[in-house]
Amino acid sequence: MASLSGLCSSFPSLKPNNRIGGELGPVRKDSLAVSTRSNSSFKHSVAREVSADLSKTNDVAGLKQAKQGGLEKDPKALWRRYVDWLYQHKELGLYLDVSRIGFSDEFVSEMEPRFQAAFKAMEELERGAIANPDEGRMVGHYWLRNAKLAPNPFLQVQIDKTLAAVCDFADAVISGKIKPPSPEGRFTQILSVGIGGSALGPQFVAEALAPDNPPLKIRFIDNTDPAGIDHQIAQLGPELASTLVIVISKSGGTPETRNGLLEVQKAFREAGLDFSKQGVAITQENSLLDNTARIEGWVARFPMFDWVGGRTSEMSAVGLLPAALQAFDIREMLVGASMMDEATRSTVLRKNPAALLALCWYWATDGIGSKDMVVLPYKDSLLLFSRYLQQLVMESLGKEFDLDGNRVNQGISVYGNKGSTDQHAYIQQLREGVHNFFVTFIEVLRDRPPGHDWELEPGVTCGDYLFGMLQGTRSALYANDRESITVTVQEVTPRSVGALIALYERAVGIYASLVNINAYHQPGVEAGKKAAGEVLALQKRVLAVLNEASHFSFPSSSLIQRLDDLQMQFSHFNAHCEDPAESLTLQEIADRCHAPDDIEMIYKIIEHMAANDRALIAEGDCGSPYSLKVFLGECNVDELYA
Ligand SMILES: O=P(O)(O)OC[C@H]1O[C@H](O)[C@H](O)[C@@H](O)[C@@H]1O
Repeated sequence: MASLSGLCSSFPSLKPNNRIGGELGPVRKDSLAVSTRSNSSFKHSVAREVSADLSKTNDVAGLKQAKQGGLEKDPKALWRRYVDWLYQHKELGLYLDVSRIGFSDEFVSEMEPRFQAAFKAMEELERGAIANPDEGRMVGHYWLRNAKLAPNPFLQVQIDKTLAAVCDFADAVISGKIKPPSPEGRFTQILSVGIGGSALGPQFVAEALAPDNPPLKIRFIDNTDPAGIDHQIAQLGPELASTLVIVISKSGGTPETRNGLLEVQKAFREAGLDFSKQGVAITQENSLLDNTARIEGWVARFPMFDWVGGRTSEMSAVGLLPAALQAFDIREMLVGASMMDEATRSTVLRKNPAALLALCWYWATDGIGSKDMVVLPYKDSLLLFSRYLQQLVMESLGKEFDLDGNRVNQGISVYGNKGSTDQHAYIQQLREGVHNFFVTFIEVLRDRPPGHDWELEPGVTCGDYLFGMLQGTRSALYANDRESITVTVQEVTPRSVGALIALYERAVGIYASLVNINAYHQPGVEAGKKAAGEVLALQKRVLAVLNEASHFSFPSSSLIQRLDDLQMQFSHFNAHCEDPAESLTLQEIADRCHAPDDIEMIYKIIEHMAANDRALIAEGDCGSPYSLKVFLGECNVDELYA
């Protein structure tokens, strides 16, 4: 059966001949059922199946009974704890409060060897070790904000050149030096086409830093939903002519992104516009996307490097180009990230904010993801931070096997939106309901630019309410033994956004070492992509079977406008045809597809096609699958009316 890669084997315009970016606690082997797995991602060919109850294997110094003591509630003791553990990055104006996470001193000292091992692994990673063993790759996102760290001059030059190219290009677009063919004379819109790490970082940063009137307004196509794509293109309207389309895909072959490109190029054709004069590609060199852009002479191409993962690519051209085109100070973003990187290189736990986060995560989730991470920024502009962290944390930590091939099913689930809005949604459950989470508050001290504040009642501003809601929620949760972390920044700026991104990238890397997993690959995603390809391949077989039975041949692009038109057409055709169309039951379709076990998926395919006027249900209805009889026309419309 064709794999998905077969289905999206090339971008649309590629001509056929063209090639188109932690001292672990001993893993308890309660059951040593040994199974041989051929998956090359294992360091050892044999994966040891161990009991999934990792609380035993990760049980550090009686993590469980340490928690039986409950949380410190004496205000004086809590204040001491707050001060003792408070982390401050003076230059960044960033604070980290871990006092409302109840880890014990014993736990901290028991974890020390693991942290030293994690710090060592991180040092080797930054030196260019193959820190992603499953894909045999280096992990170099830290080099993006300090090229000197890159392990060789060639990489250093690549990083610096790409940054310079991004800045120059963005300046030229904003100044109008680079412009669209349209009479408007300059680009006014950005349409970013990409998904996952090729969208979430740019979306988070755009929401966080967007000025009220950016030089170019950005919008995103980040899915293969036709209605969503139509909505974005419709909102552009005539401004499609002054829209710079940035197509972002590290691999250059992700189907959703390729579909977005195809749909946008169709809109350009229908508007009489030349896409190549308004298209930009950000992808690995020589990827299918890169070759398409080169062959077609798109406006610009920017490289992605194989040693930068999608979920850590915000400081590469993926994030920097969209940000620069919105006139964000990307060098400030890089400075913020670099300063945080320096801080998170400390091998002293209390001086390393990323290590402190990892310590809290391990304590709160027992090192096995037993609790969810609720991310609550009390700032509208940080709304998308939790969505950004969902990919960064869950795609990094959500792994079936550890580095020794043990089945661990690791991970930490992330959710949240913003405060105080979420207090009117699910905080009720957090306060009183199932205790399966810990909270991370993101506090922004500056409410408004200087001189713009206003008291809506004597001595009280709107921002005071926001501040009070955060502190009140933090206290109310803790009073009911709900733990929380608070990250505080002065205001949302390119520098603080860069620092926050770097803080969490490092925390994820350190935590991954503590639980002995590879944070830098995503084998599970490939499984999903493959399965999607199989569904599409089955759909093609269903179409072929139905076409045979229906003796019709629609012009392939024709979609019947209304189902009743089609119904009328078919009944008219059948009444006058010596060789009437044969309608088939689901079982008959499955048998003719030689896929009897896929009958449910075949039913879903029929249901989806019928809902889009691409199938005709001759008898029965989708509510009673056994009653269904289907034919699908490929019919020559002229014949029907003959
Ligand atoms: O940038 P692309 O190659 O198109 O990949 C887009 C996304 O695809 C997959 O979902 C990966 O798991 C993500 O890490 C990646 O960001």
